Amino acid sequence: MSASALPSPALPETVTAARIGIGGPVGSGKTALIERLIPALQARGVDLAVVTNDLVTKEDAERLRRSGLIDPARVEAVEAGACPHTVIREDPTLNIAAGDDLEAKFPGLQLLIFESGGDNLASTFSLDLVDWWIFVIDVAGGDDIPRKRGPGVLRCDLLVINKVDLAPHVGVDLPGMLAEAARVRGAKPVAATNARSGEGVEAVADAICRAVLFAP
Ligand SMILES: Nc1nc2c(ncn2[C@@H]2O[C@H](COP(=O)(O)OP(=O)(O)OP(=O)(O)O)[C@@H](O)[C@H]2O)c(=O)[nH]1
Repeated sequence: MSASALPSPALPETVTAARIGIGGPVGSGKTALIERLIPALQARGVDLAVVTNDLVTKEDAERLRRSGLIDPARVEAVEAGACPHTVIREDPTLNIAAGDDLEAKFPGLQLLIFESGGDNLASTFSLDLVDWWIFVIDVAGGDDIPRKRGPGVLRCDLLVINKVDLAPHVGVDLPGMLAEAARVRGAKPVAATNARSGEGVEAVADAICRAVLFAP
């Protein structure tokens, strides 16, 4: 039989959701950013769910479930029990299973966000788990953070520098920090946000939609 006579393969019944990671050091504002991204993405018509990773609690998941921003059933928690990077990089089985569970519960899901619990500048996501990932640092950590060239800062698809409102209070030269981040990352993008006010969050939502949902 010639190749053209072969029956065409059946299309899958469901298209799987895009999976993105949001990682970064403790307290940099990952959950606060997600709290801002949820309504920004929902306003763009994105059907989404979230998996959180904490060391030994489900605190971030509980916070999102209580937020009123998202159906609590759309938030699942993974308790890492060790440095969170172990379950987002070395063995992401628990996270993959949590994502699969949400996809089974919510047919039509377009986007799964995996928040990594706080970790150091070396944390990265396995590409078996996510298609694209954000690393969140904040100005209060100091303007030398990009210069330290941590793998998270260098390898993420989008670097977010959060808490820009605090720059004048902690003696950080924000334009200098952004320039340094752009320099160490080469062509890869950098965004500046204030997750408390929402400043800069629309640009992050746009970047997610362009990168993994193929929005124009
Ligand atoms: N001023 C200011 N505070 C912020 C901003 N983003 C987050 N915060 C505050 O920073 C603290 C930590 O924010 P979280 O969102 O809990 O940080 P996280 O990265 O999720 O923390 P872990 O999950 O513990 O790693 C909270 O008190 C937030 O209110 C910001 O842009 N500006």
